[in-house]
Amino acid sequence: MTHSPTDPASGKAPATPAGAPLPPTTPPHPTTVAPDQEAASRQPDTAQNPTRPDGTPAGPGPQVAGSQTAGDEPRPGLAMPPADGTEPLVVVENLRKVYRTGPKEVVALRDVSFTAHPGELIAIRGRSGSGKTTLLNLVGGLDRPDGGTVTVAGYPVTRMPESRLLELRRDVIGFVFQSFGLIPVLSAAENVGVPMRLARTAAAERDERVRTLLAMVGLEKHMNQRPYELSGGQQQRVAVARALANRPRLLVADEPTGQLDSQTGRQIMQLLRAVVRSEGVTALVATHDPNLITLADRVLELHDGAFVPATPTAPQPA
Ligand SMILES: Nc1ncnc2c1ncn2[C@@H]1O[C@H](COP(=O)(O)OP(=O)(O)OP(=O)(O)O)[C@@H](O)[C@H]1O
Repeated sequence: MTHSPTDPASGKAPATPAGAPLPPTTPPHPTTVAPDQEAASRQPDTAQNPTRPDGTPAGPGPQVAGSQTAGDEPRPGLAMPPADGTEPLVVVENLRKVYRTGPKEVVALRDVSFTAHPGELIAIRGRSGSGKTTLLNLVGGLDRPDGGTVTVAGYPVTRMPESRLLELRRDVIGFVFQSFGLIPVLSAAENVGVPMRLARTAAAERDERVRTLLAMVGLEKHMNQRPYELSGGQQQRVAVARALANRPRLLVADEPTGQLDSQTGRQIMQLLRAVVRSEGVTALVATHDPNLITLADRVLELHDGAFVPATPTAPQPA
């Protein structure tokens, strides 16, 4: 079962995954959330570290203590840093989530840890109910854990106040969901432009980026069509373009092919593979789809809320 992500501030599902209806609460992009450079000493809402001119953090995030220390026992999902010394973009440490409904408790995640490096496409696989959506919601700052930490591009996601999380979800993380989440009354181009409007990107730059993104996903001829005039695969392409609008560092995709036939699903997975390369983002994709599993750089397998060694997947016919 896939659950809609909830906004911790309201407890309700956002109207669109990209945070489209959220009013900007802070100065416009690129005055963006500051990276956490002093995780150990800083108070949650006082980070004011330098950003690049384009608003992205000036340096890689800090290595969270204990995430990759020498002598750690190898754990499923905990990657060794690449030889070039690149810092991980995502650091997840001992993440724990318990859902409580009256007296009933469901432990959805049990001390999950992993890292993801820039440019990596990671598939998160597991049976229904294994915790994939929960994990992505916590990494994307859509929900709060009961324990553990998440750092994305140096931002301490699990310690940031909601106002900063809104900015993080707008500027640093792009979301793609199974149900596309497009705004029905807007054209494809307008949907892709929504995150840039929220970031107050200048109109000319916005229009240019919309055109570039729609061309990248093969929909330049459909830019004026509304979602209901597009196929499911085309709608998901628009959603991918929208997720990339503000040049995120991380793409979070929850079952992006769940509503598509296998051939269309494969095309979407190939698109995701291509955009991870061309845009240089890191992608975390929850999926049951063997098409993506074979395209991923790495597979993390969840079982009852914990990582287990990934089972091999047979290559899919083209
Ligand atoms: N809001 C919630 N309240 C109570 N239990 C929940 C809630 N969300 C998820 N769960 C439970 O937590 C566990 C993990 O759910 P989750 O949706 O993360 O799994 P999943 O792997 O994404 O499943 P699927 O592949 O079906 O989407 C399941 O047992 C689920 O029933």
